[in-house]
Amino acid sequence: MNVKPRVALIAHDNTKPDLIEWAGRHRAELKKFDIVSTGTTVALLSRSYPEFCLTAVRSGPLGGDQQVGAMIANGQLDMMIFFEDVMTTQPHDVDIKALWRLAVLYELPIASNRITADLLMANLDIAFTYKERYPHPEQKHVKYLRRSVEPSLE
Ligand SMILES: O=C(CO)COP(=O)(O)O
Repeated sequence: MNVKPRVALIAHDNTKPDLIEWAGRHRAELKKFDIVSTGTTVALLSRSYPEFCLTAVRSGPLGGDQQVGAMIANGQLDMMIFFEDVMTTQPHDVDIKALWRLAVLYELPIASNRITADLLMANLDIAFTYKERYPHPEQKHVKYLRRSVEPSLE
């Protein structure tokens, strides 16, 4: 885990009110986190909760989801709360899918709505042990990494 646990807080436009409401209820706890957030979400968070320790990445459609994905692959993220708008087509749908894929692959504690985010916050002792509990993908997928890729000379 990072020195301060690092959580990504992300929301699409229609779900930003949910995230702001949720973050308000967990305000005291979230002050103990390093919060990474995408461009527009981070602006709203800093306006609503100036006491939060916030790091901005780019807006989602401009690469922010991929920046958060890179943090997951680099072991720099401990948890992700991402309220996706499942009623609206997003221009960067592939980036969103890629981010979720890495979060699942790396067994990151993730929540996609308020109730599961509440459950994560109520169980941080469990949420933060995922790196000790489960093998890193490079160990889990060792067969894949050792597959033969020698070109055939035929
Ligand atoms: O699009 C997003 C996540 O996929 C969020 O980006 P913004 O926070 O910039 O709206």
